Amino acid sequence: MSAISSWNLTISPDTTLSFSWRPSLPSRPRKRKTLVVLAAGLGAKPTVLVAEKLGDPGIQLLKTFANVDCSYNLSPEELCTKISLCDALIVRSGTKVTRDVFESSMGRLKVVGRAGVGIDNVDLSAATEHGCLVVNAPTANTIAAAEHGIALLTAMARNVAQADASVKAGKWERSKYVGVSLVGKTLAVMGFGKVGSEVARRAKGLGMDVIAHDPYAPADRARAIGVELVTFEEALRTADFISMHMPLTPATSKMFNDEAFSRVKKGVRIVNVARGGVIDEEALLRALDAGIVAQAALDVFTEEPPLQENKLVRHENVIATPHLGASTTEAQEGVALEIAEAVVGALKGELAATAVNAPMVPAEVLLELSPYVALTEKLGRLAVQLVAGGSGVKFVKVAYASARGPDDLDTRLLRAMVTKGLIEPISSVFVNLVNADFIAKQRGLRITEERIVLDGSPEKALEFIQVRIANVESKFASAMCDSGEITVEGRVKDGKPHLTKVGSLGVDVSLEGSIILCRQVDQPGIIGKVGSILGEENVNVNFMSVSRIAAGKQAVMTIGVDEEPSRDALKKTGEISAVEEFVFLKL
Ligand SMILES: NC(=O)c1ccc[n+]([C@@H]2O[C@H](COP(=O)([O-])OP(=O)(O)OC[C@H]3O[C@@H](n4cnc5c(N)ncnc54)[C@H](O)[C@@H]3O)[C@@H](O)[C@H]2O)c1
Ligand SMILES: O=C(O)[C@H](O)COP(=O)(O)O
Repeated sequence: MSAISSWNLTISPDTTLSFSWRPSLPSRPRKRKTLVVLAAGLGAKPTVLVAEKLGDPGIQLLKTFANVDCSYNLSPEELCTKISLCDALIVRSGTKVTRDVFESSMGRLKVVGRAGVGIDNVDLSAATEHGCLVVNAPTANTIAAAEHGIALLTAMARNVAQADASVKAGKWERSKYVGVSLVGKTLAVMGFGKVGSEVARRAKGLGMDVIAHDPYAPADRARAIGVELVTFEEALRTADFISMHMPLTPATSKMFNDEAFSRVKKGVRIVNVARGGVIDEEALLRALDAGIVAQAALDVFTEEPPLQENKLVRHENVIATPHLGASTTEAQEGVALEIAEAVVGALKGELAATAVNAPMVPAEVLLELSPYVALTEKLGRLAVQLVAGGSGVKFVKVAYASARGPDDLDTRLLRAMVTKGLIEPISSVFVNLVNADFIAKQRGLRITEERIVLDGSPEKALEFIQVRIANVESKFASAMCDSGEITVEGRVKDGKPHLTKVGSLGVDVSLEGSIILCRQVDQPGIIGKVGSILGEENVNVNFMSVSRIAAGKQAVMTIGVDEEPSRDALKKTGEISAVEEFVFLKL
């Protein structure tokens, strides 16, 4: 798991531009600014609702950081009522996390943790729209599921469940329960992911010929364990056994339907430890009745638990378990820890490695991009505040100047932060990495990204970043560059974000506190006048730069201030006779 850590924005004594002044005021304690992508309300302990039984190690870990409310078997209404008091929710497959849940949370719910793999019980679109991160625990139950798949495969082939019931009923039916052998038979693994490949490995150990169908799996991974990747058609046509291991998605829903069963080898045997919905259960029943499918072993069902009168469950050639794939002591401890870590991390503002609805940014990339994350958000904030009232922001360009190749720079995080910067100052919407693209789209904001390819060493991720807003007027005319766009540019210096260009003018101001941009007639004494107006109000100037447009004619002064000056102070600044235009921008 990786963290966007807290950092202090300190004043840099960098003086590279035309004139740069760092006031020698006594230093004050600086506020520690934390970039919290998803963090819950700071200060108060967050509340985590655990809605289904979770292993004790996970509960203990959660308790070190949060108030933990373990409330099982909640009705949908009870869940919706409780959720508005919770920052995180942890579920397994038995709880439907619907749009109603996100709406009822009224913005408080920041993370949904799925203690397992399948997230088909969570409305991901609704989560994303509400800026709620969904994390899962994708690895800890893989082996358990694979072992259960093999258990079902062998039990089915040898009629273990039926024979057991028969013996317990006082019978001794040896000829009725003659089974089939696995060795030399072809097993088609549908979905060659974590569980599928472990099933394949184990089936090879049983002497089976294993093929797999997975449109997204790399052939070399399959080859490495002696499995051939085949088409859906070929899998159906050649398999003696078919084992399901794909996720339930719109594309896999009822993938096994009448049509598919019409193309299988007669007498095929089917195992499903993936999701009930990947099989059309009525079609399977028809195929069983017709002898097309000889047997089925099912751990998962479209509706769980299935109705008592479910004909499939009661079919004599079907064995069924109550969604036990992940249910081993070891897997449940592992899953509980995996999900508790992910949820706590997300509540702390870290980016989870197992995020389902947000880009996963590897730790090293995150570490490298952290200063640019702050920079891009601030550039977005500055750019949007430079737009004159009445001109709607629609077209935004973000240009990344780097010596790196395009594939060497993951900009999703930066784009999200620009979006956050652009939208939050002008709305009440909370933007984060999860919902940034969605919210931008919803507001008709078109953010395009460009690369400025630089010569030089690719060691540094980025040289500078530009944010440009087209088709708008600016309340600070000097912020418009020659192309007619509001333009702000920044770079990271000594690990700190700096504003280095406004419009076509080079400036240099550390991006902390807030900023006053001021264009004035270039003459002596202006800096002093502005400085004393701010000083009278006890407003601390943390950085200042002056760039001349033309000597003796015009200059632009960029002043970084720690406190927000009063209206009166801003008015007085504007009234200095040499000042032609000025604007106060909050960071
Ligand atoms: N019964 C249980 O208790 C239990 C336990 C763990 C996992 N599961 C389920 O098992 C399934 C697999 O889990 P996993 O951890 O291996 O997931 P995974 O993401 O590692 O693997 C899924 C694989 O399915 C492939 N896939 C996607 N669409 C496909 C399609 N149309 N046809 C064929 N393959 C396709 C993907 O490319 C991927 O390789 C999931 O449905 C999960 O919910 C069930
Ligand atoms: O997707 C999964 O991880 C499995 O289906 C396990 O589900 P469970 O947590 O409800 O046992």
